[in-house]
Amino acid sequence: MSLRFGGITVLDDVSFDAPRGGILGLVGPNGAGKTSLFNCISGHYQPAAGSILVDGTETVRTPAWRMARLGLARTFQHPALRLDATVLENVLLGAHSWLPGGPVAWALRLPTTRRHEREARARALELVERTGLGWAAHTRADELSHGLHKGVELCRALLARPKLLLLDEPAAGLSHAEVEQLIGTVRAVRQEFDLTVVVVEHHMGLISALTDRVVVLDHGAKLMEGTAAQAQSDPRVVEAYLGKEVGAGEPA
Ligand SMILES: Nc1ncnc2c1ncn2[C@@H]1O[C@H](COP(=O)(O)OP(=O)(O)OP(=O)(O)O)[C@@H](O)[C@H]1O
Repeated sequence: MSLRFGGITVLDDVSFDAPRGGILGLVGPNGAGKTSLFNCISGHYQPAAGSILVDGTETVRTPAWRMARLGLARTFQHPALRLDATVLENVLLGAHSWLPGGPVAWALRLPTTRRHEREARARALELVERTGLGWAAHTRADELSHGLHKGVELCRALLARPKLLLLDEPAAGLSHAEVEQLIGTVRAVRQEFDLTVVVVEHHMGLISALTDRVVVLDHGAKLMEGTAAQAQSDPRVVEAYLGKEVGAGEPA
């Protein structure tokens, strides 16, 4: 799959497979094209060429809202929450891909609509409880830390009942303890909801702890694929990182 903006090639014939039920890491220096790749999978960007299959279905040119109905959910590098809404209200936004009815049914608050809303609310509360956010369910998002925003976003993505979950830098800005908790949560929900997970992350501790395999991107091309340990000792990967400014993008 390739992606171009104007004359610039952002992704150059990148190809990989995320095995069902596995956790795949997507790593690479800043600007390598990781988020752009996520945007292609989630329907936010249109690749210039190539194919993306989700559960056997070709999804290139499928808009983002339809991707949600096909079982894809994602989190973003910078959580996009309604800051004036509570944690629970933010998480409930994730139910829109599967709540039946439309604006008219919701406005009329028909009995079936109310039943589905109650079900969504119960599931949302369950998710915030099991990710350690139960105490903040009715707190406004703007009263919470960045780390907690990330947790809210994860709950929102899980409420969409995904089969494929894309996590874009879930550990960015988290404390050590929060990263440890995140690792435990992702492992548990992957198992419980039978998810396939693809995670973009610079935090190599998280990548090593969670992933079965990693794909390394550099300058929009696939540099290598293997285990996290193989990636960290691969001279091409070391060189790709060392060629950049030393910082968060450097492998640990
Ligand atoms: N909408 C866009 N228009 C033009 N160029 C874009 C667009 N989106 C991404 N790019 C370019 O694509 C390249 C890859 O960016 P991308 O954000 O995908 O990298 P990344 O690997 O996710 O980096 P980081 O680790 O810093 O988040 C960059 O050069 C970026 O400027």
